[in-house]
Amino acid sequence: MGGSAFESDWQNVASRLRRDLGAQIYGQWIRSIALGDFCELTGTLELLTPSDFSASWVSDHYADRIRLAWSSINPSVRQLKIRARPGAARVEMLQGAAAAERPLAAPVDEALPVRSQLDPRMTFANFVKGQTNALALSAAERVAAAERPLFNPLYLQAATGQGKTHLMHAIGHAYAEVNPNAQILYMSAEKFMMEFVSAMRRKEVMEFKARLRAVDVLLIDDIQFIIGKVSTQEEFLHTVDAIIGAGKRLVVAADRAPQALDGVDQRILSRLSMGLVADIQPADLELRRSILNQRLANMPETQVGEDVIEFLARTISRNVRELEGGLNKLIAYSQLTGKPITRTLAEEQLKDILSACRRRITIDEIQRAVCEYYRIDRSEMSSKRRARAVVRPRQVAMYLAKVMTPRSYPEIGRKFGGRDHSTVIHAVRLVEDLRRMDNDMDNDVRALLRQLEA
Ligand SMILES: Nc1ncnc2c1ncn2[C@@H]1O[C@H](COP(=O)(O)OP(=O)(O)OP(=O)(O)O)[C@@H](O)[C@H]1O
Repeated sequence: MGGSAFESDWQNVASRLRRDLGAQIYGQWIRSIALGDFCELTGTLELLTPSDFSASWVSDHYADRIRLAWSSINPSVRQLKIRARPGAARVEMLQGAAAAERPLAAPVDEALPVRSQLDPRMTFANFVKGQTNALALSAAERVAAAERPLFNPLYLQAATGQGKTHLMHAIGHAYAEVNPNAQILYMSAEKFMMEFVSAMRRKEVMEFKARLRAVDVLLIDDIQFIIGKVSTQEEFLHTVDAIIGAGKRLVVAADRAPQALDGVDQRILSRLSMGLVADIQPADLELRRSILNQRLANMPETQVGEDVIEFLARTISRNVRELEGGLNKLIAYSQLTGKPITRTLAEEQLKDILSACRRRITIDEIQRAVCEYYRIDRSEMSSKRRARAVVRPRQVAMYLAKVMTPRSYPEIGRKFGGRDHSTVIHAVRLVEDLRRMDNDMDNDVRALLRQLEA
């Protein structure tokens, strides 16, 4: 069935999104979406965006909200497939609100540089400082400051979803505030390549170079993308030299250190390492908590209890994007259904993300925690001693190993001094029974589970 049957529902979904996301985000990312096909069998509706970039941006940032809006307006839509329109211009510049109506394949020299590409939410004011990102934040603030930083370029390094892009956009906003006429260009390395290739095809390489060299601050994201792309690297090297040579500011971000960019020209690596390399470590528990609190402080009408915040901060630990996505999903769900945001709701609605995040706990960690808890020596986990003071903790540890790790009975037995699998089965059953009959035992096991899951 063609997507046209859904046009009027889409109008309703879109107006709800406009209300929830605000006119600017709506204008920038949602308005240009067209409906594609609908598959009745799977309940999958295609949403077509003007470019690959907007497809991935919308998927990362707004897919949950769009899906929830659809499910309340037309429940036959159970899944979305967000992709670029067939034949979409692969050379489209990042579109800002002002640029949204521009032809997709705008010639490079015509394309808008600057501000409109910056996400208005990604400012320094919205970036929460923590131990794991303090150096990167202060380096970014230096780059944005009026006086010339002592280093150039700034190389931001972090795993996915830890705030590299946020800091780059924040630099752009802050620099523009101090220098209202400045030209600031943010682009991914992939976009750099696509535009370069398209400029070559159109024989407009000079214009491409001129546009890049005219900027005051160049922000290039996901630099690892140029690995192995020889001609793009050559052009990138010239750009880096021109920007740095002219005393303009360059910031690049990558998911790994410069030395780990195998397949990138040594000349580029030496330029990139010449400034400051600042890494962002995965957000720790305190930072995760602060980020959630900061987000909620901006939404005074949304009620989320401390226990839910603590639960999200502790369990969604892999990266900030997932953490925010989890919170947004709960808020959107609660707005659409009128249900309050409770821990039970969080457990139900975030099942997938929670199970992906659950830390892999090892038998060694379990043994260590149990020995500390019962104050016995670690060697007792493997010893043959039959005193009750060591037998019971050993059985508790075997039980925890069974419920907290994917290990089989024989594997667990081997970790406990080469015991037979039947000994482990016996221990697991015994602890299960004891938990039901003996409160103290149940409390001990609960305390250990809590401690190990933290
Ligand atoms: N310290 C922080 N304070 C507030 N928000 C943060 C912080 N760190 C990350 N975020 C938010 O987390 C989300 C993901 O961050 P961002 O897009 O900057 O990650 P990234 O490191 O660039 O990831 P990728 O490598 O996948 O592009 C964004 O919405 C960003 O605003």
